[in-house]
Parts: sequence; C-alpha cells; structure tokens
Amino acid sequence: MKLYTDKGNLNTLKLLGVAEESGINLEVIEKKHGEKVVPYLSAHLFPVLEVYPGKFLFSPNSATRYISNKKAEETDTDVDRWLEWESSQLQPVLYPYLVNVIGSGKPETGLLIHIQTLLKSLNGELKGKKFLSEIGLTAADFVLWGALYPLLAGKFVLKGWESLYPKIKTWFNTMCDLPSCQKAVTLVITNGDTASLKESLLSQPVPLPLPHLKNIEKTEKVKVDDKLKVKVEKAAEPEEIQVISQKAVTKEELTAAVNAWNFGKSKCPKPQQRKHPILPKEGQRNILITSALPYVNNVPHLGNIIGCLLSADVFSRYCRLRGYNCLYICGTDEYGTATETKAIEEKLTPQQICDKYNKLHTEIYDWFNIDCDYFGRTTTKEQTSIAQDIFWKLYNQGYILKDSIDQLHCTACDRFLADRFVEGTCPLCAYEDARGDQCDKCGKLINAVDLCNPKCKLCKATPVIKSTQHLFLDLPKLEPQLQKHLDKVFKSGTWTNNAKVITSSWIRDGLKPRCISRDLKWGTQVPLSGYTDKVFYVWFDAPIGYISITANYTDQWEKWWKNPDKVDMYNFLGKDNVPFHSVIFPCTMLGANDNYTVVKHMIATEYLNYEDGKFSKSRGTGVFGNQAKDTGLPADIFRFYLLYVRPESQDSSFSWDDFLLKNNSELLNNLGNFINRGLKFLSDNFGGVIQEMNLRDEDKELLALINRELQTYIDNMEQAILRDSIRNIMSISRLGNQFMQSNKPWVLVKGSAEDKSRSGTVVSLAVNIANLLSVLLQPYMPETSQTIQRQLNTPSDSNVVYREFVCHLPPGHKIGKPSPLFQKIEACKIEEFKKMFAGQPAPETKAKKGEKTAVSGPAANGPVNNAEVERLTDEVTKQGLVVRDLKSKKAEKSVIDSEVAKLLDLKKSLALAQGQNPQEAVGGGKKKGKKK
Ligand SMILES: Nc1ncnc2c1ncn2[C@@H]1O[C@H](COP(=O)(O)OC(=O)[C@@H](N)CCS)[C@@H](O)[C@H]1O
Repeated sequence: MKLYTDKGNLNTLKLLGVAEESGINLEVIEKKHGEKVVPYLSAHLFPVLEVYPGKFLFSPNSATRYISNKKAEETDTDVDRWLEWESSQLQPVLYPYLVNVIGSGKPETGLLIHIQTLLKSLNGELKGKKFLSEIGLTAADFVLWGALYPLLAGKFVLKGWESLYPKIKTWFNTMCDLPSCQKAVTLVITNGDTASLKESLLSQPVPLPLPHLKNIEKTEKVKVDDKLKVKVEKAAEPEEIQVISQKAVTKEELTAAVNAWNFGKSKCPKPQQRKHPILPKEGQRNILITSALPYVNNVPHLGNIIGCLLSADVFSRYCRLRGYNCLYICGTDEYGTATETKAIEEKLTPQQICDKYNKLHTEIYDWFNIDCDYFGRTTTKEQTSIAQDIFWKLYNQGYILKDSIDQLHCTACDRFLADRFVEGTCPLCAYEDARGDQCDKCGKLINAVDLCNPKCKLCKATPVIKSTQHLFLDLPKLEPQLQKHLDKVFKSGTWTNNAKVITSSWIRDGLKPRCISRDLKWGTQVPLSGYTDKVFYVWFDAPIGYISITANYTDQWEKWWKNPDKVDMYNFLGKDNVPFHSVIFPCTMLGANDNYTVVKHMIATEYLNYEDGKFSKSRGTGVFGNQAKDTGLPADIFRFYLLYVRPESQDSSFSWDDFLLKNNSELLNNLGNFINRGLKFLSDNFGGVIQEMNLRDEDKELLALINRELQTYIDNMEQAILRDSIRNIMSISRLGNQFMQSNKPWVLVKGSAEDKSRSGTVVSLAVNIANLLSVLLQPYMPETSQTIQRQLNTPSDSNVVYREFVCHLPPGHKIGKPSPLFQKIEACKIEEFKKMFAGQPAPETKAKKGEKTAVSGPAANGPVNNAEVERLTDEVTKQGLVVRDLKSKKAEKSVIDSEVAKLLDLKKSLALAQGQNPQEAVGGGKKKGKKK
C-alpha cells in the first residue's frame, strides 16, 4: 500500500502508527501540498492511502481502520463510535484551535473550553480501561492519539492536562510508549518539534468549528451525547475547565421562528431609498454619524482607517439597513503646522498640499468602499464663517480668556515658530542638533524657549523670545454644563469604555483654560481685533469641520446641527481623539449657546498596531491606504480582516499570518464554502429553482438558532460592537454548513421521491440562509454582498435587517449563476507581503556626525504605541504650559510644586511609552551633560 502525504501532516501520524503496529508495510511517498495524486480528482487533501493500484481512501480515519482491520477484524461498535466522535466532535474544535495556536501562537479560549469538555468526556470513558475499546488496542486509539498528540505533548501542550484528566494521561502514555507510535512520531514530527506541523496544518482547509460560542452557555449540566452516553459528574473544577453546553431551544423560540419564517415577510420594513440631501425627519430615528477627520498631510494607514472611517461606514450601512434616517459625514482635516511643514518639505503651497492629499484620501476611501454621504474638507469658506461665528458666540458670553505666552519669534521670517520649526543645542546634554520639542540624543523633552543657540529651521536666523497674547477657552467655567450633559448621555447613549474613562479622567483632574489660538498662517483666522494675525488651534477648528462639511453638503445643515432633541449624534474616532470630542468640542457647542447638537454616543477604538510594532510612515512599516490594492487582494478582504481584529477593548494587531488564517478558514472554508455549495447544488440538481420547503423539527430548530444569532448581531450593532457582529455572521454560516453536512442533500437527491423532496427542502433552506447572510454581510463586505445577491437574484426587498429570519426566496424563485466567492491565500504570498510592508528597522537615534549612540527607544525595549506617545506629548506640553504660566505669575510654591509633580509624572509615562528609562527622562539618572 502506498501512503501519499505532505510533510508534517498530523493525520499521517495515526496512519503510520497503526501501520507499524499492524506490521503493514506502507510505501510513504512525500508530496507537496496541492500536488495531484489521484488522476480523477482536481483537488484532494493528504494523506491519501492507495490500498491497491487506482483505489484510494481519502478519509484518514477510514484508512486507519482499513489498515487495522488488515491485521484483525475489529467488530466492536465502540471503534466506529470513537472514529465518528473524533471526526464530528473533536476535529471541528481541535483543528481550528491547533491552526490558531501552532499557526499564530494565539489560542482561542472559546474553542479551548469546548475541547476541555470533550477531554473530560474522554477521561470519563477511559475509567477502568486500558484502551478505548474493551477488545484492546484498536484503530480508535491510534485515531485519537494522533489527533490529540500536539495538544498533549510538545511545544504547544495544554498546560496542566495530566492532573485534570488522569485517565487520559495513563492511556496517552501507554500509547506513546508503543514502539509503533514512537516510530510514527519520528517520521512525522521533525526533531520532535510539533511546530513542524505548522506548514501542513495551515495549508489544509480547517474543519468547521461548532456554532459560535456566544450561543453556548456556561452551565453545570452536560448535555448527554446520545451516541456516547457520557455522563459527566459534577465536580469542583478549575475555572477554565467550566463545562459548557448549547442552551436548548425553547418552545417559544421555536414557535416564534416558524411564524416569522412563514408570515414575517409582510411585517418586514421596506428598504429605504437614499435621496440627497438627507435631512432629519419627523417621527424617525435621525442619526448623525461623524468619523474623525484624518489629517490631510498624511497617507492614512490601516489603523487610521479602522479607527474612524471604516467603523463609521459599517455602522452607517447597518443603520440604513435598519431603516434609520442617517447621515454620514467625513472629510479631511487640512489646517495646522503639519500641513505647513509638509508644504515646505514638498515645495508646494499649503493649499496645493491639501488639494493633492485630499484627492489621495478620496481615492483611498473610494477603494475601500467607504460610503460617506458627503466627504468634504475643512479649508472652505463655510468653515471660516461657522468657526468664527461660534467663536463670537463664546466670546460674547464670556467664555474666552486672554493671556500671554513666551514663544520663539523669527524676525527674518516674521513669524512665531512652532516647535517643529526650531532647532538648537540641547540644554541638557549639549547635543547640537536638538529639535524644538525633544532632543534626539538624550531623548528628553525640551521647551523650545530653553534651547541654546536656537535657529529658525526655515531661514537659519536666530529667533528671539517674545511674549505673545493668546485666547483661551474657559473650560472651568463651562464644566458644570458639560458635566450635566455627560451625566445624561453616559446613561442614555452608547459610549465605549475608553471614551468614558478618558473623559472622566479629564474632568476628575479639573479642567483648565485651553489655548485655542496659534501664531500660524495656515488656519481659520481669529476674527478678534488684536488677534487677527493668529489662527484657531487645529483642535478647536477640526470638530467644527463636521458642521462646515455638512454645510457644504446642504444649506439646510442647521436641521442636523441645531436640533439636539431630534438628532442622535455618533462620533467615531481613535482613543487619542476622545478628549477633544468629549470635552473641548461639547464645551464649545454648549458655550456657544446656540441650540447646537452635542454628541450623544462616542465610539472610540483602541489602536491597531502592525505585526509586533506600530505603523510608521517614515520607516515605511505597515500597510498604508494607497498600498492595500498593490497586494491584488480585494478591498472586502481587508475590510473583513480589519473588522475582525477591530481594536475594541484593547490594542490589536494587523498580522499577515492571522490574515491568511481568517481568509482561508472563515471566509473560504466557512462562508464561501457554505454559500457556493448550496447555490451550486440547487443549480445542478433543481435547475436553480427554490423548492417547496416542508420543515421538520430539526429545520425549525435551525431557524430558532439562526434567530438567536441574528438578534445578537442586531444587539451588538446597536452598540457599535462591530467586531462581535461579524462573528454572528460566521456562526450563521457555520450552522448552515452543519445543516447541509448532517442532511447530505447530495445523497438524498439520488434516493426515493421523498428523499429527493427532502433534498429540495434542505438546499432551499440553505439558499435562503445564504440570502440572509448576504444582507448581514453588507455593512462589512459590500462588494461580496452584491456578488452573492447577483448570484441569488435577491429580491430588492430583502435588503433590510429584521429581527427574525424570514423566507425571502419562496418556492419557484430562480437563482442566477453561482461562482466561488473567495480565493485561497497561499503562505508564500503572505511571506511576500510581510517583506513588502516590513519597512526599515527602527533607526538609531540621530547623533553628531560619525558618532553612534545607543538605541534607548522602541527597538531596545519593545514596541512603542505611537498614538499614545503623541497623546502624552500633548499632555506634557499642556502641563508644561501650566507650570510655566504659574511660574511667570509667581504663584505659590506649593501650587507650582504640585503642578510640577504632575508634569514629572506625565514625563515618566511618556518616557515609558517611548521605551525609555523614566528616571532618566525626568533627570533622575546619572547626569552627563551640564545645564548651561
Ligand atoms: N493605530 C491606530 N489605530 C486606530 N486608530 C488610529 C490609529 N492611529 C490613529 N488613529 C485614529 O485615526 C483617526 C485619524 O487620525 P489623524 O491623526 O489622521 O487625524 C486626527 O487625529 C485629527 N485630524 C482628527 C480631527 S477630528 C483618528 O481618530 C485617530 O485617533
């Protein structure tokens, strides 16, 4: 007999073990994954056993049994029972688990909990037995031993399993001690390292896991498996070994599901027509959605995209499917020093930079299928008039303060210099090329006015310190109004935890007047006499951009923006933007006292990192918006993955290995497989026509289970928990796959008339599930949804999200032409992408010509969270201003000391975030340089 296998194939372990034990000589022929062995099959999986020339066995368990029977017929039904248990219960959870843990080092807890339940059953069954069957060592032992090997031995071993499952331990050790098993391990697992199974594992389709664990309730009772008759005793267990079972469908759920299926369509709302301009409507849920306005001077990376635009896009698409009256506004944030700097760098005017990059941003978001109702920009006359009007309203009501600040002024350029326009000698370590805000050599933060030999970066002249008058928003005076508003919306609205925590910490620390003017040219001009040479600070200006962009969309903008009782505003943004949206902008709106609509819901993400580090434009690390298409992968696949790993409760990472895994397992094997299989079967066997569906009890149960997922999908979406809703979609697809698998319509179709009719019911129900999936998928993967709907010939009234699964494709409906939806991503392609987007390694800090300094930053101490560094830098600068202000006013020493202490704390946090020694950053380390 010949055994064809790829290298390191886990299933080959059981086959080689049993063959050795049975004394069967197998000729092992190593093949590459995808290589063809069987002439009449276009694709098959390894291992393949050629029992005699031209006759093949493709199921590893059947092949194991076949070999074992060669030695002696195994008549015990227990053997079949265990073989089936392995393939139908264990594999669907064990394989995805192994793929995750060996493939990307990330075990999935949900799967693990399920595996543990199965191990517990197995342990119970082994009580008083040496092997699984009473008749002794059989194929069942080899099948289970082979499958469990990477979980119970080697690098990825499940910690503590021996003490939890003592019977398994005895059995497994007995198996491992068999010379046959030892030989199999030597042949399959290179150097005993189970990591050598990775390549083969990743190249196989992953068996379909059980329905999503959302629907699996933790309970002390275990559903008794009919076949196994396993009875698990209630025992005190460690927390992670909780026993779980699927919550049984109730009678009420069943009745509701059947009613909805039969009669629900008439109750479904009709899909909305999208007619511009969209304005609030009486008696409707009017939702105003904003996405943070990305800076125009940068190409957005995938973190920016998931942090604001893509998340807001998914939510607004969902709102439309629910029939809410929603308007989604975004655009580019165009003013500020960064734009001026970029203009100098590219030898263009700031306006030219804005035009160039606004076009680039627009193209990127178009490629990603971001469907804003209007994508505008902040450099418009509407921005000027609205921002100035708001300013006057604040000014006239006494919410604007005046104060002076010391700043460097370049007489030659006739301008005050922002920090990034100054360089000089570091006052702390005497490094000559220090920047205006930080020294690249000692890494410490500096105030530009403290630099020795300061130079204007633009003309190299020496600037002078000049006191300049600025305008401040009186946040302390506005605090009571803000607090009242927050008390209300924290209760009634949807605020992500980080949005609440960041906002509360700002308020807890006490609000301070916030400077809203800058000595710059590129910005909205301050209209107040004596200040007209200044512009508004970008963070005062940018959120007002939401209003002016709406004003560019429709001259009836006030219907959205001066309608606080009838409009629900959702802000989508990354965590660093929170204080500006939850404190400063609401204070601005409330202080203007002009009936402005103020934020009710704030949906802030954490950060998305790239692989093990961060996105970096300067080093070219990570995928930037304009590069995603260079991979040749469709935008929908990026959308899917970004939403799958959306950083909701903590920072997450874009990982190419995981990208491959999610594409090949979730999209290709689960979703794509289910939809294509159903549609193709209906086309090939029923002329593509939906058949009469005579529902059996199990079908009704399926409807009820789908309704559970659907309702959880809606509940998650309503709270903008976008990451979980995508899992509900995958769970519905999994339910559909299992339904097809257990009913086998392809067998039924060849049987009696009754069987054929059952086959028609099964596939027609499955195709209706595919139709439901096409709608639920729309917010996430709009193009794929459209493709599925073209193939299904979906009636347009299907396009609503309703709380119950209704039959939208009735008997007689004819579908279109099916074709596969997703492509497999090969591991070699992923390696290519990894190289393509790796960028340059983190540079050593810049030093004097020829001099090398030690890297004390990110490269040395692990990944740096860029945005956190930016946020802390801003905090340090802010606090620095407070300290300086107090000192210049000769405030009480104790007051100054307390503010200095806060500043030092912030500096330490910043140093930590930058991967530096916090003590050194605040001058606690050994001093080398001498302060002048
Ligand atoms: N790594 C990241 N992960 C998630 N979200 C992120 C990440 N980095 C930034 N962001 C968010 O992206 C948007 C846009 O950021 P940008 O710096 O271009 O613009 C601004 O912050 C302001 N122009 C916004 C004015 S309203 C933002 O929400 C970041 O938090």
